[in-house]
This record gives sequence, C-alpha cells and structure tokens, in this order.
Amino acid sequence: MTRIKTDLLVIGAGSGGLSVAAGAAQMGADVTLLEGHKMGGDCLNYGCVPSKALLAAGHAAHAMTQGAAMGITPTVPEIDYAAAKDHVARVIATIAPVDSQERFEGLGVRVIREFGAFTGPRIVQAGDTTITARRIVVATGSSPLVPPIPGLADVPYLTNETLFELREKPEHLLIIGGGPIGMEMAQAHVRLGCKVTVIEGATALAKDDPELTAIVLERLRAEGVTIAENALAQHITGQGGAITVETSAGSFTGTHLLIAVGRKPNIDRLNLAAAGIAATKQGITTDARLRTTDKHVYAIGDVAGGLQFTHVAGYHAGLIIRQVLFGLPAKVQTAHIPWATYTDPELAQIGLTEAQARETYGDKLEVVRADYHHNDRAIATGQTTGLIKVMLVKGRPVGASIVGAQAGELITPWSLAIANNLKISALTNMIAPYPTIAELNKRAAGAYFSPRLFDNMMVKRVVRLVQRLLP
Ligand SMILES: Cc1cc2nc3c(=O)[nH]c(=O)nc-3n(C[C@H](O)[C@H](O)[C@H](O)COP(=O)(O)OP(=O)(O)OC[C@H]3O[C@@H](n4cnc5c(N)ncnc54)[C@H](O)[C@@H]3O)c2cc1C
Ligand SMILES: NC(=O)c1ccc[n+]([C@@H]2O[C@H](COP(=O)([O-])OP(=O)(O)OC[C@H]3O[C@@H](n4cnc5c(N)ncnc54)[C@H](O)[C@@H]3O)[C@@H](O)[C@H]2O)c1
Repeated sequence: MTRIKTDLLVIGAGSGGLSVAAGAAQMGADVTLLEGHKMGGDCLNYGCVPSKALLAAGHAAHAMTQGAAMGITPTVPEIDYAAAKDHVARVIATIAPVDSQERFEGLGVRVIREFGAFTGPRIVQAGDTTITARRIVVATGSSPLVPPIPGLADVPYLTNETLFELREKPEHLLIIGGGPIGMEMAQAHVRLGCKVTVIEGATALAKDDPELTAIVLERLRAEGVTIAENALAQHITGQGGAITVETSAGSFTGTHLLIAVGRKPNIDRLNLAAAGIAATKQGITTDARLRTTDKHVYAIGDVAGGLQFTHVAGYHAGLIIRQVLFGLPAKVQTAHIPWATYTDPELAQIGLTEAQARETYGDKLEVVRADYHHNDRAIATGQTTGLIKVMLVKGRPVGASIVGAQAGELITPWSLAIANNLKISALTNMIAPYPTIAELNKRAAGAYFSPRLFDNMMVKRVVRLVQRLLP
C-alpha cells in the first residue's frame, strides 16, 4: 500500500482532466492524475476524433460521385470499410502521443493508471495507492446511455465505444437516436455504401434551429438515409444480421444496430457518498464555480452534466486553473459556448436560437440573415446550400445559427463577439479575404446596417446636401 499527498488530484485523463493536469503541472503545482482506462478519454478514443475521421472517409467517397457539374465524370467508389476503419485507427494513433502517459510524466504529472474511488472527504483509493489531496478535480466523463428497451439486452448492438472497431461493413445500419452522434454516423455510413435508417423518438437534431436542421435532414434523406421521426423504439427482436426495432411509427429491420440516445455520467465507480458529494442522473451537482457539495472538490466536463463537448471540458479546465492555482474567482458562462455537428452541410450554433431569443427578448429582437447562394466562393465550389442567422438585441449578437459548408469554422467570430459583448459593428469593421465563405459573417453583420443606411430618408437627405456643398 502506497500513500501519497498531493496539491491537486485529477480523476480522469480525458479532455477536461488532461487540460487541468497539463496547465497545473506546468505552473508548478504537484499534480497526480488517475486514469483507469485509455489516456485521452472519449474524445480521442471513442468520440470526436474517430467520428470526424470516419466522416472524412465518407466525404472522400462522396466526392467521387459529385463532379458531373464541373465536367468530372462521377464514378462509383470502391469502398473498403475495414480500410476506412484503419484510417480511423491511424488518426487516433497520430494524436495519441499528445495525450500519453509519457508526455504527462514529462510535464511533471504523477500518472497512476487506475480507477479512483473516494474513501472519505478528499481521500481517494486508486489500486493500492491512497491519495490525500488539498483539491480534487473529478473529470470522469460520460458513457453511452443504453436505454431499457425490451429485447435490447438480447440482441448484439453497437455504441460509440465499439462502432469504430467494427471491421465488417454493415449492410443495413439501424441507428436509434437522431442526435449529433446518430446523424454524423448516419451520413458517414451511407456515404461508405451502407443502407442506413435512423429511428428518432422525437425530433432529429432537436437542440438546433428547426429551419436549419431541416436543410441537414433533407440532404441526408437525399443521400439515402431513412430518418423516422416520432418513432420511439419500444421493442427489439432478432439476432446479428437481422435485427428488428419496433417503434411507435412502424418497425424497421437491419443487419446492425447502433445505440445513440445520449449519455450517462461516469459516477458509479467513484463512491461519491463516501465524500458526501451529491449527484443526480444528469451528473455531479456543481455550483457556478464548478465546486461540488464538498467545496474542495470540483467536477468538470461531461460528468458535470450540462453541455457535453470537448471544448466545454477545456473551458472548465481553464476555470479550475484560475481558481485552484491562483485563488481567483471564476464563474461558468454558457452564452459564448458554440457547438457544431459535422454533417455535410455542417450545423453550428452559439447562444440563443431564434425561437429562444424571441421568447427572451420579444419585440426587441432583430434577426439578420445571409444566404450561401450569394457568396462567390460558395458558388465557385458548388456549396450554395446554407444560411447564417444572427439574433441581435440593441445592436449586440445574442445568438447565431449557421448551416452550410464550414459552419463549424464560421461560428467562431460569433463566440468572440458574444464572449466580449461586442457590438455588431465589430464584425462589419472586420475584413475577410475575397473570395472566402467567411465573408458570409460580414455579410450577415452588414445586413443589420443595410436597412438603416439604404432605406433611411434622413441618410439620403444628408448625402444630397453634402454632395451640393462639396467643391
Ligand atoms: C461519438 C462522439 C462524438 C463526439 N464528437 C464531438 C465533437 O466533434 N466535438 C466535441 O466538442 N465533442 C464531441 N463529443 C463529446 C466529447 O467527446 C466529450 O464532451 C468529451 O470527451 C468530454 O471530456 P471529459 O474530460 O469530460 O470526459 P472523457 O473525455 O470521457 O474522459 C474521462 C476519462 O475519465 C476516465 N475515468 C472514468 N472514471 C474514472 C475513475 N473513477 N478513475 C479514473 N479514471 C476514470 C475515463 O476512462 C476517461 O478516460 C463526442 C462524443 C461522442 C461520444
Ligand atoms: N459534433 C459534436 O460536437 C458532437 C458529436 C457527437 C456527440 N456529441 C456530444 O455527445 C452527446 C450525445 O450525443 P447523442 O447523439 O447520443 O445524444 P442526444 O441526447 O443529443 O440525442 C439522442 C437522441 O435520441 C433520441 N432518443 C432517446 N431515446 C430514444 C428511443 N427509445 N427511441 C428513439 N429515439 C430515442 C432522443 O430523442 C434524442 O434526439 C451530444 O449531446 C453532444 O454533447 C457532440
């Protein structure tokens, strides 16, 4: 049995935990990091990285079918599904050293490859090591939620933890859940030559603006994905190769089944009760400073519930560094946190959607828009499907929604604007190189001033007067 005393104990080496550990160790703190499974957590091994790598393989296959309008003869791509998964594995392996035990030990972090469990307030057991810490950060992430649908336990099913290892190409992939995981994986698979059916109990991509999600769903359907909405999965039967999901809107049969109905926080192993730390089904209870019910213990990232994204876990980590290392106050804000779904077209959101902004601000709300089909770069590249909507109150953005090529890139300046409470003029003052899709942001911002300048009699009178007076 080994006993350790440490300044800062971080439980979980995923997006959030690694950021805290790297920052704190490099600033001179004594840091201990526990990881019971793979360094890098969900994002690297089972989430963002493999999903974007598989989407890229699907994109490459799709591109071979799309050149006709530009004089390129489309071909039917030959798809080696297992080789596409090899590409996914290589991408993970390329990024893995950044999150590795060796790198973190090199930074001065004490890394223990064990699951941790509280045995008392600020005391954690990890294998045969007992750790007492002045401050603890719980960053244990989340796992796929497997709902208690009758029959599910008796059929083989995939989750994001097993999908990326699958080497045999699904002939017909059934996906329960039309959230970001379901829709990204639906498009990746249909483009890799699989038949795909998405079974969604309510509305697909429901967290985004319905006007924009309709554009994504239309494209997915046009590419061959069957999307059944208001189809709650109720009963599952069959075996590998022939699985039937009975829903409130009919039954669907496929060869493989992916469950993508949301996440559950990783708290079962933590023995939180021993430390008097409260949690709900959504995650560990935290205050606005990310402190748990034990003020010396923080919870960050997916395990704290709320928005579950890698950049949120990273943002939380920054707030922890501020508080724990420098003793400065810090408060979680959510208004400037964007997200993007990497379908084609991409879908991105920050702040309030139009409906949410309308509910909050009523008549004070102004909505400005710009369409991709007016953008010269989008015309040149044949990517004219899409639009930007910006929600403004008294000349300041309170939300932005984008669907279209590179929406995930285009959302960033709106985060800058909202995070710094900038006026929309900050975006009109900006100059984007021509021809770029990014000009759309400036065009949307300009749409706020256009009616004020061009439909304004006073402006016209002033201009005429100045013209008369000028020599
Ligand atoms: C398919 C998929 C695609 C995604 N795509 C995106 C995307 O494109 N962009 C985006 O921003 N987000 C994406 N996400 C979400 C993103 O992966 C998570 O929000 C992010 O990984 C959360 O980071 P975390 O540090 O909270 O948890 P994790 O990264 O999950 O790390 C938690 C770590 O803690 C370890 N652990 C758990 N319990 C213990 C314990 N008791 N002791 C020690 N270690 C423990 C786990 O093994 C794990 O390594 C995606 C998620 C999925 C599933
Ligand atoms: N691009 C990204 O940033 C990205 C990509 C993937 C995942 N993620 C993260 O992972 C989280 C989880 O994603 P997700 O797609 O699993 O969850 P989700 O909660 O966003 O969507 C799950 C969907 O499943 C549906 N559902 C639930 N039970 C059902 C049932 N019995 N039958 C049919 N449908 C049912 C829900 O109505 C919902 O639309 C996301 O919220 C996000 O934070 C992010």
